[in-house]
Amino acid sequence: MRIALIAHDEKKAEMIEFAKTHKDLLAQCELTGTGTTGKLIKQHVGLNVQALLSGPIGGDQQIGSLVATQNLDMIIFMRDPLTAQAHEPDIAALLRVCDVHNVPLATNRKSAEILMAYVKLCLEEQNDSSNS
Ligand SMILES: O=C(CO)COP(=O)(O)O
Repeated sequence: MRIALIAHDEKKAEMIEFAKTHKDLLAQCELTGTGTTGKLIKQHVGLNVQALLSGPIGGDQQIGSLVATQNLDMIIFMRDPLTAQAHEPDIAALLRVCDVHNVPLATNRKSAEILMAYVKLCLEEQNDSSNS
């Protein structure tokens, strides 16, 4: 399972806490993320995350490109809905490309939890079929 992790500044602490909670599952996935989010998760959680560019300088667009080329299975994006972002057009483009390609996208903690339940199921199925 290839997952991108993204968090706006006001949501970074929540993302780190989320990644700690789901560390065992996330460790079985191929993780990528925007620059600062990716680095913080590596540093504070110890997960192996491929950190792309920071969001405001093109990171969201890089993630969008992975979606468009079918190289990503889902995105967990802890978005800050209360702060204006300089790169709002990039964020809108990322959300749009997920809809274009039908890629699951969680933009808040509860949706992220639901996606992790799905990840757990998929990994269990994968492990069952490789054991039989
Ligand atoms: O701005 C972001 C997403 O729009 C996140 O970028 P960083 O992870 O580099 O802070």
